[in-house]
This record gives sequence, structure tokens and C-alpha cells, in this order.
Amino acid sequence: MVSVEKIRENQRAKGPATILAIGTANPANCMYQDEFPDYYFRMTKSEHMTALKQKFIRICEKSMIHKRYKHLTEELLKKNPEICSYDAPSLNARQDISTVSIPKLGEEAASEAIKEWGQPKSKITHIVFCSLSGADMPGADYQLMRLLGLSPSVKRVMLYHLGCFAGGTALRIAKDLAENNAGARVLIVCSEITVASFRGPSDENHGNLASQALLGDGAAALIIGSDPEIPSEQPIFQLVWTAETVLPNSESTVESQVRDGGLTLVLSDRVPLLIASNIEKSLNEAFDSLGITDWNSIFWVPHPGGPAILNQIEAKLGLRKERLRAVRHVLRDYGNMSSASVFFVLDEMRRKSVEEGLATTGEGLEWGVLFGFGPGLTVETVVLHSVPIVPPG
Ligand SMILES: CC(=O)CC(=O)SCCNC(=O)CCNC(=O)[C@H](O)C(C)(C)COP(=O)(O)OP(=O)(O)OC[C@H]1O[C@@H](n2cnc3c(N)ncnc32)[C@H](O)[C@@H]1OP(=O)(O)O
Repeated sequence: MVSVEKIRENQRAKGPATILAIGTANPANCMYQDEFPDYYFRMTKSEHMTALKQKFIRICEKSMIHKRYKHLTEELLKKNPEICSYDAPSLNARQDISTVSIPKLGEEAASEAIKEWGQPKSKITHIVFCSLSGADMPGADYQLMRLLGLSPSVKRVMLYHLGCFAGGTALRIAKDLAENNAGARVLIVCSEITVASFRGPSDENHGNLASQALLGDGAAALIIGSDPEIPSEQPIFQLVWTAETVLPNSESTVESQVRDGGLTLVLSDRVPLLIASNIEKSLNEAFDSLGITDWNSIFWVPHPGGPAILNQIEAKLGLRKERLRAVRHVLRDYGNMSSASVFFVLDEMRRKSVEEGLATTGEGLEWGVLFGFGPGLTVETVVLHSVPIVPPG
């Protein structure tokens, strides 16, 4: 007789979950930040709100963003003028666009990841799909399965409406799936399009102004699996430890609600300080067993929520400029793409590490941390282990 223990042992993978491929995609429509205030106030017919426009210009100038990508083109906004108002009923128009575009952009990122992975799609056993908006039944996970032509028996997890920390959540779930199911290959897709939250300015909600200045559209996809079949599969990072926590006294600092007028966002200016004052506690918990206390000795993959968050973390921990180079690059070239952002940072980091001839995928360092920040305030922490880069030849 085979025992339950033996069945369980055989079901599990042996090694830690690893990232085997990363793909990204953005809509074609690129918006330059220095032109955005004029465009935004023109499209939302708010030119008369001159003081608010001046404030918006100041926020855009401080955003440290050079350009972002937006699915909503001028043409689409003209076709759907209700989206441009602050709170006109517009949920139908927003949903009609989002439910099609979110899986579509996700498919583009997934195809890039599958291409890098180099394995047949039939080896994908699980999907973890994540998006802040566009909820429908069946959801974006189902649409993606059909768009990619995956088996109808692929096991799906759909994460809607978690917010900007959710890249960390997707990684945490994928790690558990990969390590507990021998041979599993998990496709993570985070696809974020700001169609649900784009709206005109209002004097009553300055947090809306900050989000209009910071958020961009993008999708990222990863293949996660344990016990890679080397050389046909090449690990990029190993996933070592995960945690999720809610910061003390942070209620109501980031909140989002689905209303007739789309997804509303409340954003307090306390967010950067709250994150920076609590981050060392999360780091201590994460790295205690490794004996690491020098935060400059690890590579950094925090969510690029906004420059003030990065500046305050850097100042609080005394991080050297180069530690946040990859995340600042992503903020500058793409803005805050919610859950997808941290994977753009990972992608930038491993590419630059190869380009610069460094010893590992993590800027030459061995250990690193990925942080998701979002509503709650919720913090997701993932400890990463880099992989040696083998020089060509
Ligand atoms: C959606 C999710 O699930 C998760 C998310 O990622 S949410 C987004 C998380 N991001 C944030 O919380 C934004 C963090 N903030 C920032 O990065 C910066 O404060 C900023 C880019 C908004 C402004 O840059 P700054 O260096 O702080 O510039 P500063 O000169 O102090 O402020 C510029 C203006 O922004 C305003 N401002 C700053 N934070 C603000 C906020 N959260 N809401 C509204 N206005 C804000 C200031 O009041 C100031 O206005 P005035 O010029 O009229 O005085």
C-alpha cells in the first residue's frame, strides 16, 4: 500500500521556486510627462481650473517620470467623453474597454515570457492573473487561457482589485504552487490599464491629481517553476521567503472604490513616511535567518509608487544611490504600473547586470528584496536569491 505521506512527498517539488523567464508589454500610446498637464486639462475640459492645473504641473515636475504608456488614446477619450469627467456615470464604457484590453496586454507580455522560456505552452500547468480593474466572470485569467490557446485544464487563480502590492502577492502564490506541485510551471501575468481610474480633476480630491500624474499602463509576465530542467530552462532568480503585513496606523491612506464613475482613488500624503518608517521591521524579519543587516549589501526591487516613497526609503536606510537605480529607471520610463511594476524592475535589473558583465543577475549581489506596497497599507515582502551570470563563451 502506498502511504499518504509517500503520495504527498511525490507530489512536491524538491528545490525552491525559481523565475525562469520575464516578459513585459506596454500599449503603443506613449505620453511625455512635460506635455501631460496641457493634454490632461484639455481632454477633461478643465482649463478653467487654473490653480489646480498649476498644482498638477508641480506634481508632474516632481514625479521624476519622463514618459508613460496609456491605453486611453485621445481618440478613445473623444469616443467616451464620460470617462473624462470627475464622476459622471461611466462604468459601462470603462468596463467595455478594460475587459478586452487587460487580457490582451497580458497576452503580449505572456508571449514574450514564453518566448524567453523556450518551452512548449503545453507545459504551463497554472495561471496566476492579477489586475486592479476590469472584473468580469469568467475573468481575465480565462480570457488569457483562450488567447494563448492553453489547455482548458490549466489551473487558474484570479486576483482582482488588490492594488499596487499585488505583484508580490502573485509571486507568493506562484512560489507555493511551484514548490507544492512537482513539475508545475506557473504563468504569472500582471496586467494594468488605467481605464478604470482615469478621470478629470476635482478640488475635493488632490490624491486623484497625484494618481493621474503617476500611474501608467503595462503588463508583465513570469514563468515560475522548481527544479529547472537545465540547460533547456535557465533560472534568473530563486524565490526564498515571502511575507505580507499591514502597517500600523495606516488605515484609509490608500483606498479605492468601484462607483458609477469608475474606480475612485484616495491617496494620503502620509504614504511615503509610513512606508519608510516601517520598512526596517520587514527587512529584519526577512533577513534575520540569513544574518544580513547591511541594507546596501542586498539588491532592491521595491514598487515604484512615487519618487517620495523611494526618496524616503533611501534616506531612512542610508541606501547608496546605485541600490535604487533599477526602480528609478522604471519610474522614469514607465511611471507606476501598479502590480506589474516590480517585474519591470526585475527585468531591468537582470538585463543591466548582464550588460555590465556583473557576476550575478542581482547587480552582482547574492541576496535581494522585492517589496509590494498598496491599499491597507499592505506590504508584500519577497526575499530573492540571484543566479550567477555565465559569461558568453
Ligand atoms: C494604487 C495602489 O494600490 C498603490 C500605489 O502605488 S498608490 C500610489 C503610491 N504613491 C504615492 O503615495 C505618491 C507618493 N508621493 C510622491 O511620490 C510625491 O509626493 C509626489 C510626486 C506626489 C510629489 O512630489 P514631492 O517631492 O513630494 O513634491 P512636493 O513639492 O512636496 O509636492 C508637490 C505637490 O504635491 C502635493 N502632494 C504630495 N503628495 C500628495 C498626495 N498624496 N496627494 C495629493 N497631493 C500630493 C503636495 O501637496 C504639493 O502640492 P503644492 O505644490 O500645491 O504644495
